[in-house]
Amino acid sequence: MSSQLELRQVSVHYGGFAAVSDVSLTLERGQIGCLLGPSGCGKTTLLRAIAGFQAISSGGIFLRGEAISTPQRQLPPEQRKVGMVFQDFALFPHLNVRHNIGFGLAHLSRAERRRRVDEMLRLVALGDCAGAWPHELSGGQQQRVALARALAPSPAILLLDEPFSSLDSELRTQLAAEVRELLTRNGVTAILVTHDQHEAFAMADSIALLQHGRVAQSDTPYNLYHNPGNEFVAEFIGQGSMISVTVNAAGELNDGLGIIDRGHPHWQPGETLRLLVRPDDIEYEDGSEVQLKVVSKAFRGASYFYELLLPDGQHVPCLTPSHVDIPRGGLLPVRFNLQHVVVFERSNGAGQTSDHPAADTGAERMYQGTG
Ligand SMILES: Nc1ncnc2c1ncn2[C@@H]1O[C@H](COP(=O)(O)OP(=O)(O)OP(=O)(O)O)[C@@H](O)[C@H]1O
Repeated sequence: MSSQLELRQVSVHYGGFAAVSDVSLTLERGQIGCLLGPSGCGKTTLLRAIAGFQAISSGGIFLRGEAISTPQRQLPPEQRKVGMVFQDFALFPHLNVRHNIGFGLAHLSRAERRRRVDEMLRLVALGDCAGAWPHELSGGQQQRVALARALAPSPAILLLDEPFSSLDSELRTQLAAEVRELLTRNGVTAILVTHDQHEAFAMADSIALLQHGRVAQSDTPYNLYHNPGNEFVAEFIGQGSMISVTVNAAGELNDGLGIIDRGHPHWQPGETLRLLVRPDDIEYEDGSEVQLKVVSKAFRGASYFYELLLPDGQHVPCLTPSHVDIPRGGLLPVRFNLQHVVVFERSNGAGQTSDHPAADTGAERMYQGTG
């Protein structure tokens, strides 16, 4: 059976500039996917190509097996069975909630339209607001109206373009989780575009992280965090730092504070590897002999996020409970808890894990070991 959405080696050019290159992705029915990445990486371009607002220069986009975009033929947006929720919700200010939701249902009879709108109002729990005007609603409520309006015509896929970015950050993650619940309960297939990884984690089953128009890694949120395929992914996801560590004469990785990894067969003494250190890899330990200088700190309510100085001048992150309050320039006693070291060996190409030795790929190899 066909996937609900399939992108086959899609490229999009603006004149001579390749904004999207060779992107392949599939989404099964009921799955929520996410296009994540820094500004300018091509997320919006790809979403517009799926919606039919942007021509593709090579490859193909298929919805339930039907080609909706190829370089030769582009199905118009209104014929694609695609629903869209925009950044600013784009509600019609002169229509009340009921009429906003019913806007795309002109092809139904009055009675059918009324039934469908009632169903959507129940779905997004806005039954009491049917007669309200958009300006009378909170940001979260407006967002739910936009969602109901996009879902009312039963699209084959829902496209969400930074749908929470105009809301404050607390509401954003909460709404992302609520919207996920609503979509999965109703079996809706959706793609979210965002540059906010917390939003992506709260909503998506799978995330394609884009870099310069290419997929850097397409994976579950868990794997993106724990098994990053290359340094770009490792640094973008989570708040890790990459540090350089040299393999010692015994073939071990030792950062000067202790042995991080006992070694791998292809590591050469003297070779410098790149090690990913996550904030939770370094723990506060009262009385520890290892004390690192505090470079900077940020209060996060329940925790402090510290940036610490290693003896060799490199910086590492550390998250502590917020009662551990050491001033900038002071010393924080810590313990390294590198249970799952992620190490990259400088080369070129994509990453691999230690379960799949990359000796013959010439890739930017990644190893995961225990500390
Ligand atoms: N109409 C256009 N003409 C020429 N270049 C464009 C056009 N639209 C986008 N670009 C370029 O294509 C690249 C990808 O843009 P796109 O808007 O898809 O990125 P994005 O990941 O959505 O960024 P953001 O998060 O800032 O919205 C950028 O370098 C951008 O400058």
